Amino acid sequence: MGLQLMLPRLRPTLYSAQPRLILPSTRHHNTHARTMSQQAPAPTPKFSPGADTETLRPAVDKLLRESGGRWTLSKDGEAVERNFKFKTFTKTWDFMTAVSLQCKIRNHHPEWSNVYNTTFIRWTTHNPKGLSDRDVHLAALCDTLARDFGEVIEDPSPSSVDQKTNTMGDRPDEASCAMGQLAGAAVSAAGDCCGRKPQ
Ligand SMILES: C[C@H](O)[C@H](O)[C@H]1CNC2=NC(N)=NC(=O)C2=N1
Repeated sequence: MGLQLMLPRLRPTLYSAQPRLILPSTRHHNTHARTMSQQAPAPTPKFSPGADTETLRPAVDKLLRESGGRWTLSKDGEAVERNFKFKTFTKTWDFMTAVSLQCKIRNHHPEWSNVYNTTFIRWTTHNPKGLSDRDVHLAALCDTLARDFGEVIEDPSPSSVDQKTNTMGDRPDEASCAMGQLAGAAVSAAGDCCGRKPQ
C-alpha cells in the first residue's frame, strides 16, 4: 500500500493550505448562531432609556431572525448591524442615497461605511444611548430597500461556517468585520451628534 493511500483524505475547504486572515471578533455576535459550548454569553439588546421595550424586543428578535439572520447585535447590545452587497458601486450608492433620505425624514443617522459594492450599516442611538424604535424601524427599512435595489445575497463563506453545527459559530464573516472596523474608525473621528453645534 503506497504512502498516499494511508493518509487521510483532506477536504480542501476544511484544510486549506492558504493562510486565512483572522480578525478579532469582539464586535460581531450572531445571537442565533452561537452554540452552547462557547463561553461568552450571547449579547442581549440594550434599549435606550424610555424606549417601549415591550414592542421593541420582539421587533429586534424579528430582525435577528429575518433576512437569513444577517442582522446581528453588537457585543454591548446597543446596536444592530449588518453588511449589504450589491452588483456595482452605483447600486450600492443608490441604496445608500435611499437610506439617507429616510435618515433625513427620521432625523436619525447610521454608523456606516462603504467600500466599492458593499456597505456596512450599524443602527444605534447615541442619546439616550442604546437601541431605540428609530434604529429598529430603519434597520427593517434597510432590508426592504436593499431588496428593491437588487441586493446580492451570498451564502456565508465555507471558511466561516462551523462544520459541525453548520452555523457561523463565533467567527463572523471577515469582510463584514473589516467593514465594521472601518465604521468604528469613522465613529472615533466623528463629532458628537447630540451635543451643541458650533456657531
Ligand atoms: C438633535 C438631533 O435630534 C440629534 O442629534 C439626533 C440626530 N440623529 C441621531 N442619530 C442617532 N443615531 N442617534 C442620535 O442620538 C441622534 N440624535
